Parts: sequence; structure tokens; C-alpha cells
Amino acid sequence: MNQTIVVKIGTSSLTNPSTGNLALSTIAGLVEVLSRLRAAGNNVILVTSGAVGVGCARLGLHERPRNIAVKQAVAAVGQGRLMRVYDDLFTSLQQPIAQVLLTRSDLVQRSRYVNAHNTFAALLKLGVIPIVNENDTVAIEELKFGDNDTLSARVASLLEADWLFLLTDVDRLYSADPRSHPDAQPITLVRHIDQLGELEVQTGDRGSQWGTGGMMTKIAAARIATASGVRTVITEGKNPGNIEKILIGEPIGTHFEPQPQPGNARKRWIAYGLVPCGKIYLDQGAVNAIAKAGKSLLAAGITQIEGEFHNSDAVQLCDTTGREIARGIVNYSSSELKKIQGRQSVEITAILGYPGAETVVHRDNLVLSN
Ligand SMILES: Nc1ncnc2c1ncn2[C@@H]1O[C@H](COP(=O)(O)OP(=O)(O)O)[C@@H](O)[C@H]1O
Ligand SMILES: N[C@@H](CCC(=O)OP(=O)(O)O)C(=O)O
Repeated sequence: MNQTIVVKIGTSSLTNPSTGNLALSTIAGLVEVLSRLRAAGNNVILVTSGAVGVGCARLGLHERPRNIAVKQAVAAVGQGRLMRVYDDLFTSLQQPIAQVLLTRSDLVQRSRYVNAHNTFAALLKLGVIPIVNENDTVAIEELKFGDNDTLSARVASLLEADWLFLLTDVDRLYSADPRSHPDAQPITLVRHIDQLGELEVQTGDRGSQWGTGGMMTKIAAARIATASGVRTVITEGKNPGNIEKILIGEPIGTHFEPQPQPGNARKRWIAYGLVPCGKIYLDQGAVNAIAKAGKSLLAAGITQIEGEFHNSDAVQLCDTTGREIARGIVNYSSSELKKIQGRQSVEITAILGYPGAETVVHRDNLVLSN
């Protein structure tokens, strides 16, 4: 059966950590594998990091710039070089590619999300391998994916992919960073991401010298992807042939099992595409109504509002302890909600001076958090 396969490769696998130069044999091996998978009829998408790393090497910089404008400028230098290398290698195998640069805002607005989906679908139908990166040169801090692990998970979710491969410089996830804990235990299968808390897996907060986010962002990506029904695998980038072995069932890397799918594409967009603008705290009755009975949120169950948001923005719905239990699109602004919180729906018109929606978040616009 033909499958949709998203492969993300990190800077630590694409470049030689000591020189910053491109790891050409790794890239060539990956290009061969992806071209074979495409030729066999699969939809293949490559999410590549490396713009900043390659730009630094080109400009003779020895560490990632901290200044945002410099980093964005360096990414512009590196992205072009990176695509040139990919195009040369894929072209020698007669495999057409396309550059797709995304920012988070491209997946926030429903119309842009659908547009991005349609563009990918058209590229895949044309037999192209889209090569995706964050649009580092123009992305602003508040609307960034921030790391390509998250970006790849969102792309996999957008495309309802079967597989997401996160290629990195370790062969799998361990109970702790194997660089600093040589006795760390390998983890081969994660049935549900919450298992990692029980296993007390430590991820540190950063990766290798050139990577962004280390294992933490890969686990966050696995959470997003598996919640969208995408099987996710963390494995080593320097052996791209492992992708084909994994696809035929060899137990390589760490596998995260996909979760059952209650939601449709629109609900996935609410859960993972939108950036929440505020928090609504609920009493226990409202938590039960939403989480257990599948009801809409009414004003009566709201105890507190945090943040400033408008009607139709995304918000987090939290229990009394502040834990997120759901996300949704709200029918009132934060200032309106402050006036009607805790009140019955029949009172709303009198309080606001105009009729409002019966629900604060309708259940069709609400997704429970994992
Ligand atoms: N629990 C863990 N298991 C495996 N690797 C870990 C863990 N915690 C931290 N790491 C580190 O994460 C690094 C990979 O992350 P990163 O450098 O961001 O890679 P990439 O560039 O591929 O995104 C590894 O080199 C490893 O040192
Ligand atoms: N968009 C950035 C990559 C950011 C990133 O997540 O890097 P990595 O941890 O190496 O996957 C770039 O191209 O340099």
C-alpha cells in the first residue's frame, strides 16, 4: 500500500559537527532512499534543518548567532546553498523537488491551512518531493514553530501522514542523554507519550552544538504527530537506509505508536494549528461536562479569564489547577467573558446589552487535550 512518509533531518546529521561542512554521504544516502520510496509510489516529504548551520559554515562563523537579525540573515545564506545541494543530488536521480518555506502563521488561519494542504497535495500528485523548512528569514518570534521537530509533526498532521521519521545524531531515545549518562537505557517502543513521565526519561533542554531543542522537541513532536494518528520514529540520520528497514518492520530506533483518532481535519487544526491567545478556567462541573459528557462550554462554568482575546480566537480550557483539558475557538472576547462568567445563558443579553451566542465554546469547535 502506498504511504505518506514525512522525514525530518536535523542539523546534527546534515553537517559535520567539528567543521560545520555538509555531511555529503549522509545527504546523498538520504536522497537515494527518498527517491526510491517516491518511485515505489509513496508520498514523500522531507523537512530539513541546516539553513543556519550551513549559512554559518559559508560565512566562517563558528557558532550559531544569538542576534535574531543576524540569525535570519545567516539562514538566508544557508537555505539557498542547502537547496542547491538537494537539487543537484535529486536531479541526478531524476527526482523533482520543491522548496516549501513555512511559518506557523501559515497553519494558524483556517484558509491558509487549507491552502497549504492543497499546495502539498498538488506537489505530491505531480510526483514532487517537497523540501520543507521554517521560513527563518522572515519568521517573527511570536509566530515561529521554533524548531523543525515541531514543524515536521505539524506537516505530518496536516497531510495525515502514515509515518514521521525524526533523523538525528543518536540511534534512539534513551532514559537520559547518552552523552552525559553512558549507562542510560535505550527505549524501543512508546505506546503512549505519558509513559515517558512514568519512565522518568530525561531530555535536557538543548541538543548538540548546532541542533535546536535536543530530545525535548522530538518528544513534543512525537506527541503532536501520534495524537494525529502518525506513527513516529526517532532514529539515526547517518544510516538513512534504516528508513526502508523500519518500513518493512525491523525494530530500529524508538517507535511512538499512533493514538486512536477521534478528531477530523478541522479538529486537528484547532488542536495543533492554532496558537492559543488566552486561558479560560472552569469549575469541576464544566470540566466534567466537557471532558466526560462531550458538551459545549457555557458561561456558567467559567471561574476566571486570563489573557486578551477576540471572538473566534483559540483558547485553552483549564481545570481549577490550571491544567489544560481542552482547546477551542471562543465565541466571545475576553472582555465580554469577564462580564458573563459564572452567569446563566439566559442572562447574557441583559448583561451585554445585545444577544450573544448560547455557548462560549461550541463542542464542534472544541478538542480535548491528550
Ligand atoms: N534522553 C535522551 N535520549 C537521547 N538523546 C538525548 C536525550 N536527551 C538529550 N539528548 C540529546 O539530543 C541530541 C539530539 O538533539 P539535536 O542536537 O537537537 O538534534 P537534531 O539536530 O537532530 O535536531 C542528542 O545528540 C543527545 O545528546
Ligand atoms: N530552521 C532551522 C532549524 C531549526 C532546528 O530545529 O534545527 P535542528 O534541531 O537541527 O533540527 C535551520 O534550518 O537552521
